Amino acid sequence: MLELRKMTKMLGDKLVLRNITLSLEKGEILAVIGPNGAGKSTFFKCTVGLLQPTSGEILLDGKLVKKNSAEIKQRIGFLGHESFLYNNLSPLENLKFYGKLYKVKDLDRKTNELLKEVGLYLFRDMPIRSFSRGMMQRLAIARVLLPDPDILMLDEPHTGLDQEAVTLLNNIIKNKRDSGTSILIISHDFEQVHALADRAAVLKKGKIVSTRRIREEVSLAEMKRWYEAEVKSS
Ligand SMILES: Nc1ncnc2c1ncn2[C@@H]1O[C@H](COP(=O)(O)OP(=O)(O)OP(=O)(O)O)[C@@H](O)[C@H]1O
Repeated sequence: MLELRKMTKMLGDKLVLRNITLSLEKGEILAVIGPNGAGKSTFFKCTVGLLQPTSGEILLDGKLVKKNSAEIKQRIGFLGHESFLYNNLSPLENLKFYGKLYKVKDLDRKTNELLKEVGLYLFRDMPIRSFSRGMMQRLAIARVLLPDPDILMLDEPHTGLDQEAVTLLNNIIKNKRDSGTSILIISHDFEQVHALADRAAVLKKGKIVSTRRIREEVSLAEMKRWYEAEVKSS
């Protein structure tokens, strides 16, 4: 569904991404894991269109994605380190603002449903400036889900979430996957990667050095051993 071919990115005089070729299938959860400085955030930004790759191609359903393509922006919902939320607005107002921007149909019903799903319905009319980090993250997740993207890209989505919210997010992610959404997660959190991913890819020094099927067949300890071996090998 989403295919990256030989994607490279130079930042300053540093080659941060080296020839990344990777595909995300329909209804698959793919996790990209790697040590600090491996290039994960840069990879994420290039794939969602926040940064322009220096070279390489991105294909959506076999079609080449052009620079600043509206299609990729519509079809990919991404959750990065910035929440893109307005502090002086309430959860309801934030979602309505984005809903109008994305031309979401049946917006009232959808916003209420999503606020219930992420556990913020009782707080729907409070300005979010007093919200905790976890509450902000819950709302950021609702914002990403609002236009029903068929590809979700999540950069460290579990950051700041308490155990209840982690379970809630994981259930949302699995339900989306089961209904055909393709999901790419960047994470340091092995437990969550193990709980969620169908496949994991190790990014090291800007290169994908290994990919492996994870779901069910592989234990958490085995996954960690594989990762450590890949990261240590030169
Ligand atoms: N604007 C920039 N100019 C030059 N080098 C940069 C720039 N931004 C990032 N880098 C370098 O690119 C490399 C990859 O950075 P990136 O933030 O993508 O890694 P990461 O895997 O997300 O790291 P972390 O796990 O610590 O968040 C790092 O070596 C970093 O120093």
